[in-house]
Amino acid sequence: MVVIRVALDVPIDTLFDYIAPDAVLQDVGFRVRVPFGKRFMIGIIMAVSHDTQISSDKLKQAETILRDIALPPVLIDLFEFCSRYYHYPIGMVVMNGLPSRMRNVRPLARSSHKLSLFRLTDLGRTIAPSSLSARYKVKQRLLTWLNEVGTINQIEARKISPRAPKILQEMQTQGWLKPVSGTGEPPLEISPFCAVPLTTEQTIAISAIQTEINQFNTWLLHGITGSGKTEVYLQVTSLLLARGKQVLILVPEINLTPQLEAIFRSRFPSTCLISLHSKLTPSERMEGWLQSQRGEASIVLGTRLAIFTPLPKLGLIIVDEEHDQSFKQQDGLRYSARDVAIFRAKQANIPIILGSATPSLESYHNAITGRFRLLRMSTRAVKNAVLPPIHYIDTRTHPLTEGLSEPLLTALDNYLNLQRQSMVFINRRGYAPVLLCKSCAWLASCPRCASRLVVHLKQKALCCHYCGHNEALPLACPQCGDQDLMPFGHGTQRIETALERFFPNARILRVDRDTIRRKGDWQTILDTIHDRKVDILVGTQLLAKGHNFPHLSLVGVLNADASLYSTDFRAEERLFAQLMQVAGRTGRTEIAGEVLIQTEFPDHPLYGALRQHDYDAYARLLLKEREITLFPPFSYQALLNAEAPEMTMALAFLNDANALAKPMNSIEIFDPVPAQMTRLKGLERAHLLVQSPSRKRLQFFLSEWYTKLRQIPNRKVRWALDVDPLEF
Ligand SMILES: Nc1ncnc2c1ncn2[C@@H]1O[C@H](COP(=O)(O)OP(=O)(O)OP(=O)(O)O)[C@@H](O)[C@H]1O
Ligand SMILES: [Zn+2]
Repeated sequence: MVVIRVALDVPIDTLFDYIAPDAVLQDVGFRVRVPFGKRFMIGIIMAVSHDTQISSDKLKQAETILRDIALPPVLIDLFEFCSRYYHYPIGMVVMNGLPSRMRNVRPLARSSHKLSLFRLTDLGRTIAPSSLSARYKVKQRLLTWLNEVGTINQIEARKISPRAPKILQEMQTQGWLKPVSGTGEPPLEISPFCAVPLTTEQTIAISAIQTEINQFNTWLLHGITGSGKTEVYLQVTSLLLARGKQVLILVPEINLTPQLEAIFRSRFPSTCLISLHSKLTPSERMEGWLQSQRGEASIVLGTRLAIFTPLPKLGLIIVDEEHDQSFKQQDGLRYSARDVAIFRAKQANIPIILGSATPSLESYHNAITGRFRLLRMSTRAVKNAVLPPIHYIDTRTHPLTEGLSEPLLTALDNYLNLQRQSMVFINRRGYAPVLLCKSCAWLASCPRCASRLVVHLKQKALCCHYCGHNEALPLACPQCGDQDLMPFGHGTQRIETALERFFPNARILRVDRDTIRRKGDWQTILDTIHDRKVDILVGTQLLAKGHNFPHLSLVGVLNADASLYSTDFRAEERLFAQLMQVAGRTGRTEIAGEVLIQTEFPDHPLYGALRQHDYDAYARLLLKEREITLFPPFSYQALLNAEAPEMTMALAFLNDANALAKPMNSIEIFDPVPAQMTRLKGLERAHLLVQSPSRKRLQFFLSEWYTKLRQIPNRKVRWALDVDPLEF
């Protein structure tokens, strides 16, 4: 009897056995349609075997094996690793790591056709888009795209207009376009063309990686902001493209993809590049996945989910802004795409580059202890560009008007007169974080979460930033009826309003999650900034990461102190990184920049190190503290999270879990405690922390414990393990 073992998207940590008389060993990795309960499901064949533990009367027969596309064995290994390491059901790991279309029972007919990539012929290049009559708008836009980007495929064309793919064919008949083959032979333009000579530091970094290009190494590229890390990525990428390899590039935020995509596209115009992120439609994602799986896509750029893309010719992984928390998924499979990327590079025996101006303490520690290879770039790439001086405005002596101090307002005014760009950074969107009744001290709070509702004045609404709860702004206090309700504290909207009052002639642009809701918003904002159509930017951390704003001269920082005395042991690390990053947005060209930070604690060591731009000194200081307190990277942690309608239930579950834990050498188990965010979406939350100086010991402990946890009777408690947690 032939039995297949199938991964299914169900929250049970096992594979499911089915009889499949026609199955052969080569079917591993194929999709299969099987009965499950009263319905049919699509799963992946993980093994083919001749025996089973299931009694024959319970064993069902698989319906059809879909031998259209197979998961390669390395991808299956990767999924198995994730299931083991993060202690998460294998079927859910596999099925959620795949494009949703593959989970669909419908056949994949439409998506499996091949994408063609087009470029201009010599004739096509002679045609100016403006020379076409206005009737040919789509054609004009296609020509403009091709002139700027070099190549286009049908998916990209469809974004320009639904008619565009057809018009591409027309242009091909006219002799303006020719198809570029995406497979096989390496692309034509792989020469690492760079308009400017490389800096010495770039050259050193590139040649270090080049000498070991065919083997696994984790390179930590620690280059200050503006040191030209992107150029290093480009040069190393070109080395691998020349060898016919695929390159995977991970970025933390979907908003960072367009900028990087444009840079890579213009450097490698005839190379097939795809970007993968959560905003794609299911069929776009499927297309990209298939192009990668067939080896046609040479460069794959994406957010964390892209780490599960099949890449048969993978030669290099790049993780840009490796310190960023967004690489860690906070629900479902709680994986760190950066850590999984390192596993994947090791598995494929290829180099991986982790790039950052402010590496995570974990990576930094690995680099100084020799586990990672450290590459440093400590000067800015652009000639005469220097890191900006950082000054502090002591808010104890400089009172604030609407959150803004006199010296900051003066500086904004000066730069406005010089026609230079400024940015005011405040990491809180909305108008005000608190709505307070002056007479009875009532505070607007979320009915479902342990959080305050944020005032959004423009929408006349109160919003919870945790669960999305939304209600109308009350006209009077719901508790005492008094009409004197006061918004307390500052968010981006309020600062924007204040700046509009102070500088009525300035062009002010607010950038936060509320202003980039629609597709295309982000690109418009970037264009506005680059075209110098804005004088003062007001924004959150969205503006702080990874962007190159050549015209930005002044950065003002508000409200930074809030994280200085947080209970989260990573708060200082994050604040330091964030401020270094935001400061790093200025002075990126010959035009000097300047940073002004409003604070009540100008003498705090964090601010001292920041003024010196001394990442190393501060990182070492923080590492010393971590060593004394035995926090990561000097220990490894796992968090058992529990959520229930009542706190007592969550704690009771955790106490049971604690009782089931077998005491083990060098495993420390802490008492269950309520989570920092004690209530979320109507559920009370608590957790229990397990810690060990050895990752191996911790994993050993977790494997045993996890099996027992699954046997605790379910009492309305939802629980999950979070290995290497970042949120508490
Ligand atoms: N060799 C070079 N000579 C002159 N300019 C360069 C060179 N290499 C890169 N640049 C320019 O330096 C600027 C900063 O480079 P890049 O954006 O790669 O910085 P980065 O290291 O990624 O910084 P961040 O961490 O802030 O994102 C860019 O405008 C880039 O074009
Ligand atoms: Zn809420």
